[in-house]
This record gives sequence, C-alpha cells and structure tokens, in this order.
Amino acid sequence: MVNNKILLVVEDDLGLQSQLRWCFDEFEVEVAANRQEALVQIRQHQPSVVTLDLGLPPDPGGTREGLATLEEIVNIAPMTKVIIITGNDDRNSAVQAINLGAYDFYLKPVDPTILVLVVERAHRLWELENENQRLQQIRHHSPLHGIIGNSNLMLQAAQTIEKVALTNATVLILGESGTGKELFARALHQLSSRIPNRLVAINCAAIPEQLLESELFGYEQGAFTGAIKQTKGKIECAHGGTLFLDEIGDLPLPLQAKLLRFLQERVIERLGGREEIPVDLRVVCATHQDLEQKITQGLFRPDLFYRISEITISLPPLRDRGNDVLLLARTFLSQFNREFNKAIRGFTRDATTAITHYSWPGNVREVENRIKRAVIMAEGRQLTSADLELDTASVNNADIFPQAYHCENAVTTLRIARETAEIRTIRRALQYANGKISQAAKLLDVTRPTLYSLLEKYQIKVD
Ligand SMILES: Nc1ncnc2c1ncn2[C@@H]1O[C@H](COP(=O)(O)OP(=O)(O)OP(=O)(O)O)[C@@H](O)[C@H]1O
Repeated sequence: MVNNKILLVVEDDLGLQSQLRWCFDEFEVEVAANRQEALVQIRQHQPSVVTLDLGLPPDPGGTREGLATLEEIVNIAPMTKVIIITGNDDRNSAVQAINLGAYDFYLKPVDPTILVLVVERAHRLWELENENQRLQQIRHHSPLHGIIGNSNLMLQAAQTIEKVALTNATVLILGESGTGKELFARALHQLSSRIPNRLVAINCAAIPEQLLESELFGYEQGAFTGAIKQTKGKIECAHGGTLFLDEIGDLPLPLQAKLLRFLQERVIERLGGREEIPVDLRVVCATHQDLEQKITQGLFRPDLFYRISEITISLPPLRDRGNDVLLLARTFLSQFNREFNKAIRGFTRDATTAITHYSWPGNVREVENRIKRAVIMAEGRQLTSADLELDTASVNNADIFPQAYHCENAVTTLRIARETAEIRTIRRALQYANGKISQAAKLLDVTRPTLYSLLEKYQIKVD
C-alpha cells in the first residue's frame, strides 16, 4: 500500500542530508544524492514532496545539474511538489526554478522548524489536488461505480440503470459477450434498496437442462436419486435480493414455462414438494442472443419475453464506444501495475494506434485480458502493440474499415480511413518493388526518409 506522506530529500551534502532525514517526523523520508538516484526514488516511491538542492554533482558549485533534475522530476511526476533549496546569493536560479515548475524555494541556511512548515503546506496542497483529480475522474470516467466509460451510449445506459434501480421492474440487459452485462446487473443491485440482501447469479447456458431445474427451484429430500437432503434453489436463495439469470436465451422451453409461472405468481415449489413458497426478489436477465428471432423460431416464449423485458438496456459493443477503449486500457494498465507490482508508464504511439484501430470482438473482457497479459510479460517501460499482440497484421486482419463507419467521433473516423488506406498502399508498392525501398518510394512519390518513417509508424516489416 502506498504511504501518502512520502518526502524525498535530494541533497549531496551528507551531513545536511541526515539532518533533514530526522526532522520530518510525520513523513517517510527517502534520500538521494544525485540526479540518477533522485529519479529512481521518484519512480519507486512517488513522493508527494521533494526538497531539491540545486547544487548537485557533477556541478556542486552551480545550478545546472539541479535545474536539469528539476525538469525531469516535473516531467515524470507533475503532481509532486518540488521545493528548491538554494544559497542566499542565488535568488535568480530560484526564480528560474519556479518558472520550470518548482512549487516553492527556500534559501539556506536551513531552519528545520520553518522548512517542516513549508513541506507540510506543500503536502497538504498535493493531497487536495489529488483528491480533486480523483473526484473529477470518477465524475468523468465512471458513470456508475466500477464502470468505466465516457461515451454517450454508455452514459445513457448508466442513466437508465440509475432510474430503474429503485423500482421493482424486471430488467433485460442485451449486448455482445464481454460488454459488461453482469457488471451492469451488479451495479443495478447495488443502487437498489435490495442491497442488504444478495445478488444470486446463475448462467443458464452453463448448466445441463436436468440440473438447471433443481438449481433454480431446489428440491425436497428423496425427490430424485441422490437428493439426500432438502436443498434450496437459487431463486429461494435470492429472497429479498436480486436474481441474475445470465444467458436467458439458452433456458430450455419447459423451464421457460416454470420461470414464467414464478414471475406471474411469485411463488415456487421445490422439486418433489407440494408447498408453495413465496419469494420476493427482483429479476435481471441478460443475453447476447436475439430473443425476438428466437421467438420466431419457436425457441423462446413470447409471454416470457414480455415479462422479462419490462425495461431493456442495450450495451453497445466496444467498437461503437469511441474513445472508451483508451480509457479502459489506461484504467486496466494502472490496475494491473498495482496488482503485479509493475511500473509500466503508458502506451507507445503504435500501441495507442493499434488499440483505437482494432475491432475488439471480445469487447471489454478482451481489453482486460490483453492488458493483463502484456503487463505480466512486457519488459519495456511502455506497452507496445507487440506486447498487446496487436501488431499491424492483426489490426489489419480485424479489418478496421467497418469501425471507421461506426465510430462516434467523425474526426477519428477520417483518420482511421486515411491510415488504413496508407497501410494498404504502402504494402502494395512494396510488393511491386519486390521490397526495394527506393523503388517503392518512387512509386509512392515520397522520399526514402518519408517512407522509412511511415514503415516505422505502421510497423510494416520489409522482407
Ligand atoms: N465498462 C466497464 N468498465 C470496467 N470494466 C468492465 C466494463 N465492462 C466490462 N468490464 C469488465 O469486463 C469483464 C467482462 O464483463 P461482464 O462479465 O460483465 O460481461 P458480459 O457481457 O456479462 O459477458 P458474457 O456475455 O460473456 O457473460 C469483467 O471483468 C468486467 O468487470
């Protein structure tokens, strides 16, 4: 767990370094004697405040090294408050440091009591800014707790959930696999007044028909061979709470009739039992299937369909959610960095391009899995498209053109279309030119350096 009160003292005078180390009781104090050590400590401990002596080796008598260190700190940890410590005769450098992004300066000689106050104030500001940023992120990126998304379609879905949560209406959530149907069902339960009780989930596609009935409705002792004791079903277990029926489209027809009866009368009978047991619960169903088509095929009861779809929420596939994919990718990256104790700092440009171009057939689950695998395996400081196994070839295979038409953001759409056309044209020219760069460049009417930079940009390999 990250300690919030971490101070980094960057000071090459070892006497002063140890004096400073002991005067900040409230802080966990880390020390560094030069630029390199300072940057390692910043990455490792993410301090809220840094005190930085401008006279660092190899320029202990000047300020060049101190100012260069400041620039790097501001670059990699922009929220960190850097307090410059400098000689009384060097006000100009102090002002220059403020221009470069230092939070404050302090003129030597050091009076520990005053410096503690300055550091405390800087830490308090850091805390407020952090909290503010956190709240803004929640407001901007999380329409509901734990649900990441900023696109209009997701905000609409979240608003519907908020509106229906306090009612008892039966909700049907539709969407491709991995779009977050179960996550939304859980959010609905959490916003409802049924939160003191459980959400009980059952996947109708994962359990064989003979077992599904007893799983749902329970059984009395001796109801069938192996029924050695009375057992409650999922419906009874959800009493007072929410029953989540996932893959409802796979519920066999005989069980559809039994479920319909329960939804109409709100009582169940266990298998082998005669007693009618009243159960009070809210039902949420989900499916990736087209239920209306199943109705026309005679595979789904229309009366059950109308019962379960008092409110229908359609979750769009990820390829229709504009920039949500990048938001999700970044969120999963920080989550898995924390989980696996890694410090990968974002995505390379080619990774960002690949993430926006790929069509994500497995939706959010696929983003989560790819980033998890990449964080575990990656060796560099940023994730590349190869780490994500989304190199140019797989992005092309996913055929990025259809996405161009579905994107919410028209500017992105044009960019995707242009880049797709560029990739294809370059590949064709290389084929014609048998992989000879200068000939391909001539065909494309660009210079060789331009073609090289395009090959690098799109990660096109020349055989
Ligand atoms: N908007 C989102 N923000 C954050 N995480 C999400 C989001 N949508 C889905 N997830 C995560 O993606 C994974 C798949 O989501 P979920 O199981 O809810 O999808 P599903 O539509 O129910 O899938 P299936 O139809 O295959 O059961 C889960 O780990 C979930 O937490």
